[in-house]
Amino acid sequence: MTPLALALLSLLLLGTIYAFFYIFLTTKNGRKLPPGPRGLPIIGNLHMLGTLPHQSLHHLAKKYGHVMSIRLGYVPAIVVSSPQAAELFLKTHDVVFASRPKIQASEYLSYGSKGMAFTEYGPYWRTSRKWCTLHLLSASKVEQFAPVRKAELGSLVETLKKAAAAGETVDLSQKVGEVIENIMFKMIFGRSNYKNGTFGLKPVIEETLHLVGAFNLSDYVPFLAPLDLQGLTRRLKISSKVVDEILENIIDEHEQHMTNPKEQQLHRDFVDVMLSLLNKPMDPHDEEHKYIIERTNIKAILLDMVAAALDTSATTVEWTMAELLRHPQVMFNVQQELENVVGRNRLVEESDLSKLTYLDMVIKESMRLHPVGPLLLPRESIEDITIMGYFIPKKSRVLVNVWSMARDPNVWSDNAEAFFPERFKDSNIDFRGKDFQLMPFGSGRRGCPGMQLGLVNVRLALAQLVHCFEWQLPDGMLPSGLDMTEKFGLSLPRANHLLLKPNYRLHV
Ligand code: HEM
Repeated sequence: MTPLALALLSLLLLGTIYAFFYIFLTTKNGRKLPPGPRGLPIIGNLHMLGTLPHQSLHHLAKKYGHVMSIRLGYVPAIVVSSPQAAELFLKTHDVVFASRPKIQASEYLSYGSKGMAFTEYGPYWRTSRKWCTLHLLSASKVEQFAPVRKAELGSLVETLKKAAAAGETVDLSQKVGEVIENIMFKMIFGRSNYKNGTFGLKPVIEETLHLVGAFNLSDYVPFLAPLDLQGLTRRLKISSKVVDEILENIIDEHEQHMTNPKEQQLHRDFVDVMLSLLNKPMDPHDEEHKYIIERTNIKAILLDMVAAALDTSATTVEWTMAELLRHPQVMFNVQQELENVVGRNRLVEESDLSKLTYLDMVIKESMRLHPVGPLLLPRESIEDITIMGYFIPKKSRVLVNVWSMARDPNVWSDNAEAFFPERFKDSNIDFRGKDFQLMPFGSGRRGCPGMQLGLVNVRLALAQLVHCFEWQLPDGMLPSGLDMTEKFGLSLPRANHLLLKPNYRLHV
């Protein structure tokens, strides 16, 4: 056979496979799948995602609709891009979509999905979530750590004051990242000074988040997994080993120093709280004890907490500051509110936060346009279901594009893309998961359990930064010149750090 004939035959073969997959994609057993773009053989639509998948999916949804079918390698996926559809997936049929897909990253980093965030729907997830919500993330636990937030933010203000006096430009992204890290490490591990070599969890966490957020070919085209074409498996193995060593050291240290648990009742960090469960005498009727009984469970849950807490709050503060810099009138309004509620003779206290209603509108608007999880965390359907006349097969991946919904003029009117906090004036729209047009914390059973904690971190940090300082862009840069490029991962931070000049404005 000539080379030309061979090439033609291969093309024919590929075309047949492609046609087969296309028919397979658009109908299944005669049932209609949601519309979507044609994919390529084997990789499906993976090549269409680009470096900012939420944006690519936003553009595709304009053409194919707010319930769109794509194929990520061999995995069928549904992209939901309207509040009406989101309500059907996350509320009406919440249980069907309450699972998470098994991905390679969580297998390595969550000790075979023994954490909470990436664990499949079932009794283990239910129990660990209930336990964490009650013992680690409850309102009273968040409240107990108010002195830590006050001390850490107080020390940030002092550092920034010095920079202001010296006329320096500061890397605000880095400073905010550090302060949230210190607050959360104290809450989770009991201390923040694990830095400088002995601890070093932050860089590993950054790598972890990147690996979890990456579209890993091995998850979608399993037969390519052994080739590790993107090098992600190798990095996952290294990361999980480093993380494990660090967590083992921390737990050992806590075990050695655990005194009478009653003495520490008030300020027990997460490790202590979890170890006390491990050390409880076995009770066969105790559900929690039945499931969370091993050190690996504790390590996996701790890692979930660290990964979920650090970038989320810091990224929200960073984006909000950037928007305030780009909108001087909004910055002025926030400062006026702080002037009225707090004055200039003292620092903001946590008890002031409930009176800062304009600041709340600003945060809502910032989380609307810059959701930390633009596609939430991926869900997976646990059974076949028909929604809006479309067949959604079991084990479909569901991506809810909240980033796209924020830019939909049908939802937010013609100024959808503008930063305009006043849109929430006299409006009942809340962002806690009940209103499907605005859900930066997700919704339903898998919605964020750390919302209260995340919000208090964000509110207090922002109030402190805006109350204490005037902020200027360096080198005469104009507000409109501020770069707002995003970087996609598990969270959606700014691509470039925010560099600003502070000027202290209080009388204390
Ligand atoms: C501004 C701060 C935060 C934002 C914007 C945020 C956002 C989110 C989002 C979008 C999800 C996925 C929800 C879904 O699939 O419907 C999520 C899940 C989760 N978040 Fe948060 N989060 C924040 C802070 C925190 C904090 C401080 C913690 C804990 C220390 C936390 C722990 C978790 C956990 C454990 C899950 C997984 C829940 C599950 O799968 O059952 N989050 N978060």
